[in-house]
Amino acid sequence: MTGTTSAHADSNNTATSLPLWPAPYAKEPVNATVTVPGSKSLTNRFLVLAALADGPSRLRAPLHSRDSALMIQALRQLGATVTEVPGEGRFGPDLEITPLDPAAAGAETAIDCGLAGTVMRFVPPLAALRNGVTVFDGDPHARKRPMGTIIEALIALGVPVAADGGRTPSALPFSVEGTGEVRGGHLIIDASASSQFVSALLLVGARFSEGLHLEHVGKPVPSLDHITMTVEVLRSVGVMVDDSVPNHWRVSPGPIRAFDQRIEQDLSNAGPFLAAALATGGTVRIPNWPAGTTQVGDQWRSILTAMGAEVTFQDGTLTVTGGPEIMGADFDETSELAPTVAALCALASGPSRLTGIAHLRGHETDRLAALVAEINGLGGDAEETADGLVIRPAALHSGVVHSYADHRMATAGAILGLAVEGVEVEDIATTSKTMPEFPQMWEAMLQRTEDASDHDEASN
Ligand SMILES: O=C(O)C1=C[C@@H](OP(=O)(O)O)[C@@H](O)[C@H](O)C1
Ligand SMILES: C=C(OP(=O)(O)O)C(=O)O
Repeated sequence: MTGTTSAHADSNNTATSLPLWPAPYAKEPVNATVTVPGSKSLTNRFLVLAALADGPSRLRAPLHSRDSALMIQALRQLGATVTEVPGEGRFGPDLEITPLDPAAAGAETAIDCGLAGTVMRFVPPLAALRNGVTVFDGDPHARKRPMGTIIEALIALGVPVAADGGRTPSALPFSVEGTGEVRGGHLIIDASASSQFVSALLLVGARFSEGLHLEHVGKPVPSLDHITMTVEVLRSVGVMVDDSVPNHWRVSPGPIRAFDQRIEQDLSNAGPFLAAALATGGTVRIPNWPAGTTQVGDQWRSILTAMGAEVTFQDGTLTVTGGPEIMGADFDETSELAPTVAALCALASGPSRLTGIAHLRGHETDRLAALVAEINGLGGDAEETADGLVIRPAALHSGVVHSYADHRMATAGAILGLAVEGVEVEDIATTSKTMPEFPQMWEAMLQRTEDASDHDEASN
């Protein structure tokens, strides 16, 4: 980290100075083997389920990052016990969780959601099942993220949700008044702004006395892979879910079985490392790539192939080798992979179009606006469309990539910096949202290049 800083206005328009990280420029093709920390989406789903389970559970090789720490803290405040125990994961201890007791009366508590969508959407329905008042707030930008659907859903379920002065809120901050019991039944929501609204309600639905029949009405639900993940995770702990009718999910009431679960590595966070193979014309290997998974990051195999890489999967290792150039391509519904894809598109020799990602405007920042501003700030040619981006080839030059407190904007800047000399990424520490080890791992990936060594000492 240099002592350089960038003058910047945060989402409250307060002038701030954030450190600039000189993104390593790759003088030669990378040749590295990389293991990444556990999946954010799986870790935080299993943490919620452990808090509602019928006995103590264990998470093996979970993610340890800001988003998982915020979830753990929230569950502790609601009455669950979460204890770190030694494990075999290389990125931190395992977790043992003793569930919360909904009948126990709890004092009013204030939960910090940070900027974590999984905390701000998954925990309020859980608080509805607790006996007591829970207040929710988060980072300045968290107050701008879509929350209306989850608030309206809780109110429709008979759970009081209020903001200051007793008005009905449409965003953070707000309080949830739980009584320890929710009847459930048929609930209609509009989940077009985020799949997390569906996941949040499904995760707790089995603990509603009548279960839950959730119906979506409105524009299509985005990030459907994440709902499939929720359904599969629920089934793995004995919850019956019927998702046979599109836009309807039926969760039967019943216990959530305590579990001992190993968390897959985060395939979305594997993305920037795999992208490094294309950005430098080198090779990156990721061992322990799951043979079957519900993670959206499994799409890297087809995405990177379409961009001209050679992708092989053998003996559990995914190997990606970049070609002499990156090919532009069209991609629909890349969800949380989009910033990484966009960075590669900005380095491509042909045009690309990303569609089906309008809802990225409600992510950690307005990602469509941020990607256009930062790619064009380096001399690129990116344009926002109604539901995505068009990115055309252009010669890029040095400059600062602003990260907007968004971990995936910061890693997109790092990818650009591999191929463009003199890129500085503002606030690289924001990667701690899901991968605190990112800057060290990125530099280690390049050092291995210089050493011509491709060995990773340990695997997850
Ligand atoms: O449920 C989850 O774990 C997630 C769902 C998706 O949210 P959206 O549906 O809002 O895109 C994804 O982008 C986010 O990173 C994680
Ligand atoms: C959209 C994302 O996060 P969140 O879980 O905060 O919605 C993301 O990680 O890309």
